[in-house]
Amino acid sequence: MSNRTGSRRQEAAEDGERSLIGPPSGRAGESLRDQDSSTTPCFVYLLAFFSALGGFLFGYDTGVVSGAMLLLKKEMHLSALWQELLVSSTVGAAALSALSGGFLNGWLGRRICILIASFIFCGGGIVMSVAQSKVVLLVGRITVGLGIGIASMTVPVYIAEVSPPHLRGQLVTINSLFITGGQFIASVVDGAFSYLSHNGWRYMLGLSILPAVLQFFGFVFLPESPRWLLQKGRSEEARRVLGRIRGDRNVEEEYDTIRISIEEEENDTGSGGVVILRILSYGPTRRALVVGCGLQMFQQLSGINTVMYYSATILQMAGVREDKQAIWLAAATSATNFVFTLVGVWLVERVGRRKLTLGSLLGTGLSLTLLAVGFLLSAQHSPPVTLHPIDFHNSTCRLYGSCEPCMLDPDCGFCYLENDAGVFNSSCVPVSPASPDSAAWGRCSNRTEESFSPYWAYNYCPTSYSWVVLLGLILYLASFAPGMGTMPWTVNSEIYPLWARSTGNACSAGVNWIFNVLVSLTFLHVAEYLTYYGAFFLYAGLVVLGLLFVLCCLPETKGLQLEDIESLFTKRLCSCGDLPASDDRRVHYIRQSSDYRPAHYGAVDSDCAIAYITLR
Ligand SMILES: O[C@H]1[C@H](O)[C@@H](O)[C@H](O)[C@@H](O)[C@H]1O
Repeated sequence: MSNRTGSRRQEAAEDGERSLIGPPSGRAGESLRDQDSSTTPCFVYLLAFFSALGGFLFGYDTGVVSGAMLLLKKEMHLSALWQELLVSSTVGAAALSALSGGFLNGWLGRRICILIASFIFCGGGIVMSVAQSKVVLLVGRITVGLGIGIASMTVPVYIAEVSPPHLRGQLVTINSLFITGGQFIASVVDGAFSYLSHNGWRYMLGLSILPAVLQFFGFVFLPESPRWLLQKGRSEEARRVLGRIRGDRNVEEEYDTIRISIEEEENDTGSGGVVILRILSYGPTRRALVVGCGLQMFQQLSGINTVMYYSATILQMAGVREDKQAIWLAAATSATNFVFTLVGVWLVERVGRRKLTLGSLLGTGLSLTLLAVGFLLSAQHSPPVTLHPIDFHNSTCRLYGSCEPCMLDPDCGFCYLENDAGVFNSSCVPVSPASPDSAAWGRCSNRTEESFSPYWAYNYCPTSYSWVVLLGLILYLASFAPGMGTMPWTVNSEIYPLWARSTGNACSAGVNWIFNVLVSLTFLHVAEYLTYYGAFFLYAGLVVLGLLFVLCCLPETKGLQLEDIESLFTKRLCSCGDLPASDDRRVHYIRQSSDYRPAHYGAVDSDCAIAYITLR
């Protein structure tokens, strides 16, 4: 970095400090935080709302398919393979488009990418709602997957870049709130249209067009991120946008900080070459990438999507036998996820990212252990098979002596009667090749709603320990949603310097989607080999690894300006947790070559130097 640039950055920081301390005759006792909050223009909230519609569509399109599938498989006679394809193709397409979204983001800008994503969401929604064949439906599902991938990596970046530092965490976390909100609304829509057995799925899948159109027209009028504009040399436009989103307050200081930081970045890391290689060959960005991808990986390895997906079965274990009732109770599960995400929005600027993530992982690990114990108790007290009908096809089902091994075999289900004393007249029989909703033959092959007709349990066993599992499920969502559900997206939007932000977010979002597919595709196989309690103990173990990772590697980014966050990654990877949390403080860094020198404070810790002004 040249001396000139250094002194300019120093001047900007000094100005910043003066403005942070406030005029001597200023309103005594009023902190900068309060001043900031009172002058935050509504426009920033409007930007956050319209961008977070991308999160809503992400949640809606991933969530709605489970209810739509119940109707679709009957109407289109879908085989298990086709059902799997229609669910997983979206997530697979999201992984691919998130990875390539980094390039689009850097090239076309955040705004155009959000416009492209909402256009794709509209297109996908239309294709799905008019589809006459399963192939067209698959094309629609892949299309919305492409939209989800781009939205999932662009929206948090855009919100982070337009937000003032004191609100950034909260506003980016609103995107996660919209994701879980989308999943919740999807489950309500699923419930409402499940009564419409003919074509109900068209409404379920097609309703996503409405928020997509709203977002598209909103973004036609909304501005580009000022940081991206400055990076592209469109400085006048950038200054204008910054003025607009800061409510025409004096934005010179912020403008200078961003501009100087871009100049420094270009001097330090050059501006040519493949961005991912530059990220990997430059220490601070390489470490940030490891932290960002690690967080996203552990989010998915915590098993959120299996727990959500499996919630209907957990509820069936708990005694909910009716399909319709199970659909509504699954809506209650996503409502729980949504409500606790709101807790995350409330906590993120109060306790900070690091503590929130650590607390969340701890709770997630404990509740996964409780879930596993619930499944273990259910397995140990699994009802015996008491009837052994003649099996002319010699299936493996006739070999099992109790429900547990029977339900772990994907080809078999448990057929039983139940009264107050418990399960009786039970058998293990092959599942129908047409649908897992009934047996291939025998008492459970043509079930009626009559009270004496037997129950058919596929994938679960009736148990009196279901309350332990249910409690585990609720505690799991309450702990996961505020921290692990939200922070991986929030932290990734802030830890990369501008030149690496699009690519860094593309990689970490790609990792999220890849692990999403991996965990959901392997769950039933893992359960088959390790049993359900084994699978949940495994997830709990992975959460412990995640906890160690976060404890060692995740620094606190709360309250810092985006341009200052890179400095937290100058030290070796697993020392970032040593940094003091910046509760109620503002930090300024003066970069000196690749070190960071705190403004006005003579001594420099050559690595993660930090200086702050106490505001309270
Ligand atoms: O942050 C979100 C959220 O927690 C969702 O509930 C989950 O389905 C997604 O996979 C995750 O990325």
